[in-house]
Amino acid sequence: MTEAKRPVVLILGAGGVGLSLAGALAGVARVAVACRPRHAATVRRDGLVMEGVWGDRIVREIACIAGPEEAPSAPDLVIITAKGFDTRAICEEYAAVLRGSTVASLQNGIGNEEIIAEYAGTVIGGTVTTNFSVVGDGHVKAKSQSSPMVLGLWSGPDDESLQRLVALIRSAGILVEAVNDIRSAKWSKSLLNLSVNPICALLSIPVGKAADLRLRSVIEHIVSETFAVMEAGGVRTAWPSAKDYLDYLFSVQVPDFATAYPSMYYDIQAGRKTEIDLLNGYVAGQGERLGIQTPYNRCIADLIRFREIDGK
Ligand SMILES: NC(=O)C1=CN([C@@H]2O[C@H](COP(=O)(O)OP(=O)(O)OC[C@H]3O[C@@H](n4cnc5c(N)ncnc54)[C@H](OP(=O)(O)O)[C@@H]3O)[C@@H](O)[C@H]2O)C=CC1
Ligand SMILES: CC(C)(CO)C(=O)C(=O)O
Repeated sequence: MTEAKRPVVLILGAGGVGLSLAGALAGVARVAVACRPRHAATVRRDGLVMEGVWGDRIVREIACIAGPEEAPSAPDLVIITAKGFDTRAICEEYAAVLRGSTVASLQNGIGNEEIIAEYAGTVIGGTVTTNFSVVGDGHVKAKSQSSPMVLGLWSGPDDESLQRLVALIRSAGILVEAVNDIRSAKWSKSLLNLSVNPICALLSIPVGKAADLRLRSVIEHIVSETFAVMEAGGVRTAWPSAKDYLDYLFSVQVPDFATAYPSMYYDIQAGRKTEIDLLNGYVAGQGERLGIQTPYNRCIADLIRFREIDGK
């Protein structure tokens, strides 16, 4: 494909996921990525260093932008890869670019797409079940992957945009599938994050340690409460019961990410805010609304909130 015919993709939020995606898409699209200065300076000077299951290479064809005034005026696609607590702020900042555009979210947790839909024309929800970390400025690693990226139309008139995005991601060599029920897929992915992210962040352990028998009962309660909330809210996932999901978690997902640390671990280590309000905090809030007891999710959310503010 000639340079001029390549789609223009704008990625908002350049950490582990955003930079990895930018590097992967740079071979098939013209990619601009909203970067913090530390990454932008290094990527402009040395290129982006990628390592791991999405390939080992140095990518130079990425335009790092510092704000909306430097953004492409009519991108074919916008992909949001900022943390969920930054979704509204980044949508406000780039509101003029998002208006009328197709905007995808590859973020974890529940609630991002609802916010993005207030700003964008068409919204595509997504999940990515790959472990990414920032090794250093302009340097990312994709350590392991458990299942393909999942994308589905969340809202809006442009239903062809989903097929275009899936084709683009696939052409970059990333495993991806389209689903009809993206709301269900977001909850399916959240089950993994609810189960391992806060426990690994609180105890400073990799995902594999979550299989320890002393932690299993806590995870079992988190998942059982979440299934009760999902059932009351009419949400179905690929797993008919909490037990079915727990079997999958401990036989497939935990082994796949055994030596990886989840994104919330890095947030706590860096003294940053976390996405707990979109995960266990969200389940506890829904439980309260629906009259369902969720003491384990509430307790885990409170412990993480303590570490976010007072834990350092
Ligand atoms: N890491 C992983 O393995 C996985 C993560 N996810 C999900 O993907 C999303 C992104 O995660 P991850 O990449 O780890 O997060 P990171 O924190 O590594 O990256 C997000 C980046 O966005 C930047 N950012 C926030 N607001 C702005 C803004 N207004 N302008 C420019 N940059 C901005 C942040 O900068 P700053 O920190 O300075 O604010 C940060 O560098 C999350 O929802 C996460 O849960 C999903 C699957 C796997
Ligand atoms: C899949 C997993 C656990 C990979 O790290 C993730 O989504 C995260 O870290 O937030």
